[in-house]
Amino acid sequence: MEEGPLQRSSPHPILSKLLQSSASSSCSSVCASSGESDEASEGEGTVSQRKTLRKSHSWKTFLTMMHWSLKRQSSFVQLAGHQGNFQLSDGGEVLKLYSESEAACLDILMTDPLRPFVPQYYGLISRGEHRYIRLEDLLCGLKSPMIMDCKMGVRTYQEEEIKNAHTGPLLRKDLYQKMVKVDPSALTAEEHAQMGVTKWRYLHWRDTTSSTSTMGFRIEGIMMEDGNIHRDFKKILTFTQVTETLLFFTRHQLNVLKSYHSRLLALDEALKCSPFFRKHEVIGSSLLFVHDPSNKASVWMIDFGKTTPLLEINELKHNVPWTEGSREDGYLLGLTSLITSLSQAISSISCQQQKHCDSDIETSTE
Ligand SMILES: O=P(O)(O)O[C@H]1[C@H](O)[C@@H](OP(=O)(O)O)[C@H](OP(=O)(O)O)[C@@H](OP(=O)(O)O)[C@H]1O
Ligand SMILES: Nc1ncnc2c1ncn2[C@@H]1O[C@H](COP(=O)(O)OP(=O)(O)O)[C@@H](O)[C@H]1O
Repeated sequence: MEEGPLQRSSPHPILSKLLQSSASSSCSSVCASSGESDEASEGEGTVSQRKTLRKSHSWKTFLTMMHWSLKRQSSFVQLAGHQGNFQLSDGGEVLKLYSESEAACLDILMTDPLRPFVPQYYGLISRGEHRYIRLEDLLCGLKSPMIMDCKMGVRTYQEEEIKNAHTGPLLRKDLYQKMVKVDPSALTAEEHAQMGVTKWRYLHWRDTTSSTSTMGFRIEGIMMEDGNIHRDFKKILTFTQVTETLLFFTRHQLNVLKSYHSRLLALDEALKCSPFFRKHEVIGSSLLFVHDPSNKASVWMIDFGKTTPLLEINELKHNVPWTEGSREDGYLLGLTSLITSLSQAISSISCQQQKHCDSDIETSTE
């Protein structure tokens, strides 16, 4: 299992090929070639016109392909989160809109045992009016990556959200509309009349209608190798459904499932000896699963925007149910559920393979 980026290429192989072919094609337009001897029989004007056309055509093709190639250097895609929060940057980085709490977490994480599980953090940068966090692009150099974002923990709201909901609550129409779109019957008559819900009400509803509350994580989205994005996992509630989704995401590939499984076991170990983890309430953070067609696979911890240090509580266990005021987040409950689901997926494939082997032996001995 790799702990660094899955695959890096600098310069991109397609780009270097293009540069080579461009160099050789400009050379052939100067050097004698069979093509040139044909042109020698035509009028000078026609020849130079053709040359110019061919040159401009090949430059157009070159630029189009280079643009395509550069775009392909990063397969960056935003599976979840706030649209417009990210910008692509040079040199295998992504820029995420600055948040003080996330930058503070990343600072600590760079010297914590969790560092191999977190994208590299390169500090801050300003672009126009905004400040950004410079992060390693986890998809840089990958061709056709498959990605899955799992939001971790038994709740995705901070405890202060409950207080906000009780004291001078802000009713949000956008969140009400998101609920109406999914299930209008989930709203009370009063909420329909107000056409608004508090953020806590919305997030709590999301958590209890998904696997978050019961399993300690939920699948936010999956991108397959063809670029198709699936986000219809929010109502998954059972281990069987999660296992089926993992089999779909990995296309039943045993080695990919095994790689993910061992990476999560390693993460579990690192979390247990991480001072950062002991001292922080981790809310709304995701595990980003990434593999590519060569079947290299890795998992990364991302999004520390709602991760906060403990002040009045000494440390968290992360593997016990949450009660208000405890600040427990259930992160380890989610990790255990994910590991169990991966084990189930691995067993089901091993079982199928064994059945195939047995039936092959039976056929050959008949
Ligand atoms: O995923 P859906 O169901 O659309 O709901 C989103 C997520 O819960 C966001 O959390 P995350 O960033 O962890 O994905 C949250 O942002 P916060 O991080 O601000 O809580 C959004 O709150 P608003 O941004 O307030 O709308 C909320 O609308
Ligand atoms: N370092 C990274 N490299 C590649 N993709 C990333 C990286 N960080 C985030 N992403 C992508 O962006 C999405 C949203 O990231 P996240 O940090 O959760 O944003 P938000 O704080 O807006 O919720 C993830 O689901 C993932 O697809």
